[in-house]
Amino acid sequence: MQVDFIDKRNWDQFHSPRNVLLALVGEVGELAEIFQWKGEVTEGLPELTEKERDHVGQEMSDVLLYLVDLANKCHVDLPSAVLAKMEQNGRKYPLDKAYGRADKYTDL
Ligand SMILES: Nc1ccn([C@H]2C[C@H](O)[C@@H](COP(=O)(O)OP(=O)(O)OP(=O)(O)O)O2)c(=O)n1
Repeated sequence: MQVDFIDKRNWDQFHSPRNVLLALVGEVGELAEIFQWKGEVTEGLPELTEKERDHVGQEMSDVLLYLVDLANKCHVDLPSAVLAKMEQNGRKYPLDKAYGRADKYTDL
């Protein structure tokens, strides 16, 4: 879908890995900006307005779209990489050591 969007606009020439990474970081910044100076917010974001919550979804979408684009440009199979990473996380943070603790695995 994103590949088709880019192809139809003849934008592939601009979407080098570096450029897409910079675009991704920019969108993460835009997402962070919504939370900026607000103080702590809780699950479901009841402290934000409806418009702000909608904006959060939009910026998250931009981040995801650029991340998927970046994975393609880097020839990373993202679904496989995510599954492998989750397995690695499970090994680094075994239940018996990590349960109820937020410490880094090196400090468990
Ligand atoms: N060269 C580009 C420009 C845009 N997009 C797509 C990916 C993002 O989903 C979205 C980003 O568009 P904008 O740069 O206009 O950013 P915003 O949508 O965040 O707009 P604004 O900066 O006004 O909030 O469009 C893209 O793939 N390649």
